[in-house]
Amino acid sequence: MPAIRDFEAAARDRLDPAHYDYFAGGAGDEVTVKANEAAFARLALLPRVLRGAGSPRLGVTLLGSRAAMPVLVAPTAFHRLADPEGEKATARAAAAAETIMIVSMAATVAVEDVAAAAPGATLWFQLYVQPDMAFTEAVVRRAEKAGCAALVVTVDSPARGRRDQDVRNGFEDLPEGMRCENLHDGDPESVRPIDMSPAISWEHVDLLRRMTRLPIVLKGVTHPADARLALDHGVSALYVSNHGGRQLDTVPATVDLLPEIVAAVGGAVPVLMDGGIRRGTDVVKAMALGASAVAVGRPVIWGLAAGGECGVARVLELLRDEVEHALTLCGLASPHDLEPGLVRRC
Ligand SMILES: Cc1cc2nc3c(=O)[nH]c(=O)nc-3n(C[C@H](O)[C@H](O)[C@H](O)COP(=O)(O)O)c2cc1C
Ligand SMILES: CCCCCCC(=O)C(=O)O
Repeated sequence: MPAIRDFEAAARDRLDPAHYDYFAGGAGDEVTVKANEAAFARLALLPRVLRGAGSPRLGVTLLGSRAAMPVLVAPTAFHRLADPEGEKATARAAAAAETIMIVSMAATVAVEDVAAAAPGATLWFQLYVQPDMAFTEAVVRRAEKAGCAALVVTVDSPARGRRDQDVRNGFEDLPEGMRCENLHDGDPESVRPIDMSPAISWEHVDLLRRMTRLPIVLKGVTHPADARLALDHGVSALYVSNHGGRQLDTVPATVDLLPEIVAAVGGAVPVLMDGGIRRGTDVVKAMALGASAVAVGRPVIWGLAAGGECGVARVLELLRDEVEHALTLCGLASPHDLEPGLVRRC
């Protein structure tokens, strides 16, 4: 299959329709879901010529973690709905691509088992802070012990997004035999439901900083004022995301928000982003506008549903090849050479 669109079509054919809708869908009228992709189409690339750049090198280092390409696996829940091996298959494919997988707190395989299935994989752990901080700490300790190299704290979810299609489909819970395996304190008998709480505040970020030595990445920042506050609270990186349009509908496309956040951060910490990346040219546009790297959510799920570990590996390989090709055609030796002058709004 030559493009991520083909994987989406194959995934749609294979998945239970309610599960496809859960993966594909977003909040409200899905204005933001559509905006994320449409915004990339409105950006044009203006290549340079005769630069003698040679073949591009794609590697990046983020918070001490090395990745062979600037495309990470975003945290997404419930991989066993897409493939029986679930997050284990995704982790093996990420390891083969030598990129970073951010394991969701709502994974259907325990983080310890994900790590064991993919020795050598670079894993980061995504956390929804739970109001019970003792429980939150127990989960953080599990992630540390499993070898995760950073903590990605999702802050765009003080409540769960309203997803009409899930309501129409009656999709409320995982099927029998599947559960969120990271939602216990070390005793697998004690799995809890995720508590998305509007009480979570900057104080919790401070508590987390004192709790762990892992670098903290704040995921779901969209307002420049929050980007500045995040720096005051000592986070190690920002991750611009509107949760793939699944939380607050009508938030702008992330690639349109990126320049303001990058300006607010002023180079103090790396800025990651996700939302609507489907092509290598999208990666190049986001990095030209200041992203240190990007992440992909649904494309990985489409690969997993279409072909298990091999499907994810192919999706990541496609993106890698497309980024390399786009950089070559832009006359650049590395993603580090990208700059805003290569992008025009049309
Ligand atoms: C099915 C699905 C499940 C997700 N689960 C999580 C999650 O558990 N934690 C989280 O922080 N973000 C979650 N996200 C959001 C992704 O991390 C990411 O922000 C989003 O998918 C990026 O947009 P894209 O799908 O267009 O690449 C999920 C997204 C999808 C599509
Ligand atoms: C009941 C578990 C909720 C998991 C949330 C996963 C998620 O973030 C998503 O967008 O879906």
